[in-house]
Amino acid sequence: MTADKKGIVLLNMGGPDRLDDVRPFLYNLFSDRSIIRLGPPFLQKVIAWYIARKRAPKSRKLYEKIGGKSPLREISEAQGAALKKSLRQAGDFEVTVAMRYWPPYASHAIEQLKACGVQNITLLPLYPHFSRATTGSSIDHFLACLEKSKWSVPVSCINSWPTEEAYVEVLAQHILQAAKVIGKKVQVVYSAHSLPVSFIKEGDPYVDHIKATIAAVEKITLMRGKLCFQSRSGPVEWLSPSTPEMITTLGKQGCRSIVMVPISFVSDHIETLYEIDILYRQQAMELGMEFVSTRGLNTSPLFIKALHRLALAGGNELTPAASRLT
Ligand SMILES: C=CC1=C(C)c2cc3[nH]c(cc4nc(cc5[nH]c(cc1n2)c(C)c5CCC(=O)O)C(CCC(=O)O)=C4C)c(C)c3C=C
Ligand SMILES: [Fe+2]
Ligand SMILES: [Fe+2]
Repeated sequence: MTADKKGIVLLNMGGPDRLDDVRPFLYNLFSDRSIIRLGPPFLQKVIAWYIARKRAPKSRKLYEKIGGKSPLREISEAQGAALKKSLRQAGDFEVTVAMRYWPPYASHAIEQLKACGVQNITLLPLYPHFSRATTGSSIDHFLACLEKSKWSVPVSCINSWPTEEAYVEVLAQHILQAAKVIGKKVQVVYSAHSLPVSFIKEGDPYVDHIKATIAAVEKITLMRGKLCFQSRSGPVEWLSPSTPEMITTLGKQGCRSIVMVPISFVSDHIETLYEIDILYRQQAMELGMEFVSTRGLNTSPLFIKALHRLALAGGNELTPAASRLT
């Protein structure tokens, strides 16, 4: 009898690998009703096509500023490789990545895991905080691809992990290191990705999960931070205050130095590399504030330890209503 071979799938959003991918990537994103509802279902793809065409030139310019592509694939695959290495002593694991809106897609991960004979699969979202827009959508997409493949294999999912010990510890370490760089009184600002308020009203636990992470981090740092929300992108009511509003308010209150923590992202990508490191830094500096941002967790050993612990703990068995689980 051979021991079980387990498959771990890291779920993430994906991003363009080159500038010409920007428009089709946006089309895939706007076609997904879990992230944005554009009119009645039968019009979603048509409206998505128009919005992608309209937004692509602006998005292209932003991707140009961060090197002409998203680093998300590279970083997620490096996280997968580091996790696989760290799991070597713990059992027989295969680790792969499945992106929601750009390759490598779930169908690729499924083929790979089937070919190496895994007997069960655990989905591990690279989103600590559950939202139907991110984890929910990725789970639904994975299950749909699995059904299409006709492979019958047990699948479980770690739906959220906002207070995972090593994750909280690495965030706290990064904040304390950044505060040390400034060396005097600093204001910690947690910048989370925004969501339409309607998501929260419909029961999305995203904000509660973010607050749970912050509370756990603050038990270590002993520094009280402020929470705000970045990257609004449509004419609906979004979570507030926005990150630019928060920076303006802090400036008016005489705050002189900010440590900005990208709290809902574990990897560097356009929203940390452009919005935080270029746009918000410039805004804070124009208001006379010192500005330090914490690094993406990427492949830092303590973050890989968090993924390792999550992979070993396993998840809940998935049902078709998976995206409503938290
Ligand atoms: C349509 C509205 C959007 C919602 C809601 C949303 C939520 C959300 N997104 C992330 C993380 C990522 N978003 C990324 C790209 C991206 N997201 C949107 C729109 C929504 N996101 C757009 C239009 C784009 C494309 C970039 C742009 O044109 O601005 C990415 C990938 C970034 C990359 O480097 O390629 C990530 C990751 C979270 C965590 C979240 C809500 C919880
Ligand atoms: Fe997004
Ligand atoms: Fe965004």
